[in-house]
Amino acid sequence: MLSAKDIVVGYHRGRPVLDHVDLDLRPGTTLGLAGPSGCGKSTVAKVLSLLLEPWSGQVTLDGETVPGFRQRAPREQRTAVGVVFQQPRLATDPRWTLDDIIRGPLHACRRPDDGIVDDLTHAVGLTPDLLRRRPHEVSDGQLQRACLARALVLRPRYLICDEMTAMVDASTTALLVHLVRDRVTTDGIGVLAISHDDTLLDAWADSVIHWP
Ligand SMILES: Nc1ncnc2c1ncn2[C@@H]1O[C@H](COP(=O)(O)OP(=O)(O)OP(=O)(O)O)[C@@H](O)[C@H]1O
Repeated sequence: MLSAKDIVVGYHRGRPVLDHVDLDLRPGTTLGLAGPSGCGKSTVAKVLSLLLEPWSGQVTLDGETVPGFRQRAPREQRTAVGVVFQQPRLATDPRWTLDDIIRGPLHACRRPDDGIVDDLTHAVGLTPDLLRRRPHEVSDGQLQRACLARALVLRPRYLICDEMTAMVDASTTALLVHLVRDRVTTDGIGVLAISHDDTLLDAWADSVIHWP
């Protein structure tokens, strides 16, 4: 289980965005998180993906307390949590091809490609022609497909989807959500699906919590 326990964190001293927040993400389930703009959904996403260090409280990953965040998190813990953000153009290097983007985590961790890149590019519907292009040569939806493949390439045990489908059309939304749901049922990953779209979350998640 990926858990946030009694988390307090914000961006300005004395003004916490999350004030004693608890959240549990169980393997093999999809938890939806809904709430108005600014209530702290992306902030909890950053804490759970080990990118933002809380002022107080703990994150535990399968029973182990996370001892540090960002580069201070142990690699084994960092790679156990994948994340997909809302805006793929802010989350990718414009100089890299889509193929480089998807393989990036494998290179960073010096892990071999055992066929997972082919599996994922097929699953997200990216053709060899698209894989050779750079971000400015593809649509937001095509780039977000690459970002989801990148998030899954290290076979994380948990996946945080922070407004993953906010910038893509209905058919890409259906494809991305279907793929993530498939990983929940076949691989047993735990997913946090953050969205302001209640209809989407009702269809996607096993349960939904509403903030505040
Ligand atoms: N890097 C930052 N620096 C300063 N303040 C920030 C930063 N990121 C977020 N905030 C503030 O923290 C609060 C919570 O933001 P957060 O992005 O977590 O909300 P959200 O629920 O995800 O909103 P949205 O649905 O609009 O994405 C907001 O008031 C926001 O302005």
